[in-house]
Amino acid sequence: MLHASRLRRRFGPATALDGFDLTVTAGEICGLIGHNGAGKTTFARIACGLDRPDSGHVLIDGADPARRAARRLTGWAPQEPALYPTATVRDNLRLYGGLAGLHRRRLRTEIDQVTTAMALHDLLDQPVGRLSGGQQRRVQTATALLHRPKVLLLDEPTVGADPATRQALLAAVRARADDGAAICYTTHYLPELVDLDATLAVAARGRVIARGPRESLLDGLPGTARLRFDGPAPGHRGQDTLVITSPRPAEAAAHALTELGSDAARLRGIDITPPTLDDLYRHLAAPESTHAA
Ligand SMILES: Nc1ncnc2c1ncn2[C@@H]1O[C@H](COP(=O)(O)OP(=O)(O)OP(=O)(O)O)[C@@H](O)[C@H]1O
Repeated sequence: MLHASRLRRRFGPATALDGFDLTVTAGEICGLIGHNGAGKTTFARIACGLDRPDSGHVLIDGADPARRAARRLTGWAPQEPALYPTATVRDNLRLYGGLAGLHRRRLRTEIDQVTTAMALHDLLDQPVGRLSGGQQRRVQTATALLHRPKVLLLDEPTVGADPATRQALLAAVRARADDGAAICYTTHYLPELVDLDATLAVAARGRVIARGPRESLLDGLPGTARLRFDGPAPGHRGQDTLVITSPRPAEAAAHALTELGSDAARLRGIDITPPTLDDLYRHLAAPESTHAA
């Protein structure tokens, strides 16, 4: 559905894309992750026809993204909202829907459905400029979903969202994938990708350096168990917390407790933290690491 091959893009001396390959299939949510400046936004702009690569190509359902037919198949929610601040949420949605080819009853129906799914009903008559940053991003995501595109590119859509609206947004995105959309979802927050049941593509220095199911990329990475004690942690004079790093932190914590004897009675709390995206980036940056891309 979305296929990018050997994309290169330079801006003066800066190389934004340097052989960027990515394929996202219908029904898949691909979590596109990577440090700032890795090339994620440049890729998204090219994939939705707003910029051209110096070389390489993107196909949207087999078509060049710059062509009008492909543009109607694509929905993009950029990081910086591109909305009319003095117009209401409803008028912004009408405008984007009209540009995407929706009119009259179909436009009204889609606006109604997307505002329900994204918990935007109460904001419909408010000028966009008076909304919070998180609310504006939600409106921008709604504009991308409105015409039910086959390819969705969402750039950190949940930044600034409170927990309830974050869940509504993630559910709406998941529902679009279940309807067959190919979704490229940029975030710096791994739990969202777990909630979305996304696959992963890790970008670095303008290319995708690792690609595959979450489990296969995260398997074997260390998580952390923090055991907090009443008084000093066993073996630690000044600190009350024992930190254990292990690929199976819960099992490692259970094992440590059996070894502690009477000190175990002073245990006051345990926090288990699974591997984070930073752990994954560190692992991929390690010289000995091997991974499918
Ligand atoms: N219009 C531009 N002019 C000059 N340099 C640019 C332009 N757009 C992108 N770049 C450069 O290209 C590189 C990739 O930028 P890009 O915005 O694609 O990264 P990103 O992965 O989306 O980062 P972030 O996570 O911060 O959004 C960066 O070094 C950036 O400075």
